[in-house]
Amino acid sequence: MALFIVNRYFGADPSGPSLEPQGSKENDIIHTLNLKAKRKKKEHASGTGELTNHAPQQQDMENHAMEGIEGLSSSFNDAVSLEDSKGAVGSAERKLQKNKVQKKPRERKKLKKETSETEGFTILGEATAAKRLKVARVLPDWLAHPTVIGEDLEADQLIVEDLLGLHPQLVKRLKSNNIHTFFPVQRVVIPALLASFQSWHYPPRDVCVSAPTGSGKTLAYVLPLVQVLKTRVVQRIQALVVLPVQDLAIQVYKVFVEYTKGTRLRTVVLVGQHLFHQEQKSLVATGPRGDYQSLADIVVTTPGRLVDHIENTPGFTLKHLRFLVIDEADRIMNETKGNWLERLEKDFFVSQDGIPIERRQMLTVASLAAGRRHLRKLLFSATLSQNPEKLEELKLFQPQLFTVLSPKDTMTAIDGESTGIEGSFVGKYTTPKELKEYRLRCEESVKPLVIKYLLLTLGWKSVLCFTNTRRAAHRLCLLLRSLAPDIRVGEFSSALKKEERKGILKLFANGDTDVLVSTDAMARGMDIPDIQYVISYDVPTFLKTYIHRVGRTARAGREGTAVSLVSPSDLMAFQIMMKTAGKESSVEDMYVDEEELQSSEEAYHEALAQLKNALQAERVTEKKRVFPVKKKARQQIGRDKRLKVKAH
Ligand SMILES: Nc1ncnc2c1ncn2[C@@H]1O[C@H](COP(=O)(O)OP(=O)(O)OP(=O)(O)O)[C@@H](O)[C@H]1O
Repeated sequence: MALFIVNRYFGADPSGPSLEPQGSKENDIIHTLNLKAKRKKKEHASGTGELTNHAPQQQDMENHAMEGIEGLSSSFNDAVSLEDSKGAVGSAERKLQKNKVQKKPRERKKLKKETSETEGFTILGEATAAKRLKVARVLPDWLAHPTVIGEDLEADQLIVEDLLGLHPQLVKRLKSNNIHTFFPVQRVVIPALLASFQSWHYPPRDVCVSAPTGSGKTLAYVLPLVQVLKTRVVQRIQALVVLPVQDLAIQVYKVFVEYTKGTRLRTVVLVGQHLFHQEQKSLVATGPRGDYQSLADIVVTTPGRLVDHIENTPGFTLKHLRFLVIDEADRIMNETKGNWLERLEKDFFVSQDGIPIERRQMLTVASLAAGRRHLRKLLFSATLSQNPEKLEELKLFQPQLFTVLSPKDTMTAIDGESTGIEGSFVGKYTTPKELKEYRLRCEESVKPLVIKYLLLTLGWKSVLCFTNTRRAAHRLCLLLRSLAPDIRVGEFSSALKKEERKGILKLFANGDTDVLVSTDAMARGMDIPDIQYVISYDVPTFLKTYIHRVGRTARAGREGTAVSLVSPSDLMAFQIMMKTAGKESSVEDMYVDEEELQSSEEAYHEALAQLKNALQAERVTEKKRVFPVKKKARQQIGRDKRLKVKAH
């Protein structure tokens, strides 16, 4: 302990003896300097000094010297300045002083390191110059030992009839939707889920699936769920599918509707598409004796809307839930709306009489006893988090991972041993192999002209163009309409109303829009099969966003092209992003004809002037709309307050 204290003291005060083993020599020097300083002061006072021009500065320095030696560094600094200015210090001293003063911080670090090393231990919290060793990444066993899914959508095709255990009715429906073979993720995950549904005596493991964008993850959970629930007797909510945004939830709802055709299963979507009370009516019916009857087997929803219904819909209960699907799981993990998962589990872990029951934390003999509940979680994403702490928040039960591997690194298990699996858990950054990626370097100011060039000169159609903000999307949309009136430009962002967004998506999907300028509201999960080009007008802030953006094209085995417009200020960030994703060599440079851009310069200036007028006109209309909007908001708040009457 004493040693520790002594070391800390010396570390903080560089004048300590441990830092300067030849302390007596230094003291001599300090003493000499003090004497010299005194002498000079005297000389100065008697008017014999040579440095009359520097008198104030010198006086100041001398005063420092006279105050005594507070610490080596400060007095040495002062002394050197003083002596340098006079040229009166002996060369040996000066050399020593220089050694002491120059590169002071670095030297101090070095000294500390030496001290620590000689003492044989490192003082906690003390900076050292030692190069830190990179700690090898180790993963928990289940992340390190995944079931591997193939990357190539066309290799080893499995025709739908050949998938063991799949109900003929579902096979028929697949075929009627023009699906004749299964993609790798479906080939692996569907049979695994179907098999696990058979084992009633053992609580089945939770499942995490990480596969590239457009690889068919939705059907990988829709088909097994429909198959296992279609024989149900009583109608209750048994499957809940949670997605981050409304449009995505509606898309998945449509897939469920398609594959539950011909069964007694009913799917309900809760996303605020309809008024709240309409959604309530579609969920629960009230019997003649006031009892509640569920009208849904499968519910597709977003976290916020789910919490609203748990709290405000009489008779809405999740206590019969068997499956919780979390699609775009990494995004949902960041979703804190109303602490949705906690709220859901509170509703799930209750007895028939509404009394909270203990939830299973670990598998024990007692936990297998009848009466305990098990909520099976199925997680899907193209960029699933590898962060075990994040995953831990979802309280997974003996999870099993299915993932595509990229042949770059070797995985290491938590015990530090190689798993024998060559490749890394790419949860993160895989893109479809049919995707071509380009980087187009240009100034920020010419980006609209570049877009015009790509659309008119190169004739690109079915283009999705991403901006980082709603404002930028709106402005770019208006600008392109003025700049190139022949191009059909659409705008998509959360600033638009639901109905408007629906119409815009429909036009785009039907090929009636050439370029859809969008925020990242479209980046995740949205499935519009014919998108051929994705342009990142603004470089995205996060790599995950980049992966999801470019994944809107090259889906389901189709070809696709993604271009990022990179301005000089974004170049570094973009390079780092590509490096992290291991895409440095696969992203090629694309060039535009500069003369062609220059020829549009005049039209560009005109378009900018028109944009200014259009925005001004919008501002005026906005102001006019302010009062009604406020009134509407007040009415809505009043309605919401009335809704907050929970009946059960
Ligand atoms: N076996 C198949 N054969 C042909 N097309 C398929 C098959 N499975 C799915 N698809 C189609 O592939 C497209 C992409 O599927 P899906 O939306 O499920 O991908 P995803 O993996 O969820 O992508 P994302 O990560 O971007 O959400 C859809 O249009 C779907 O109909």
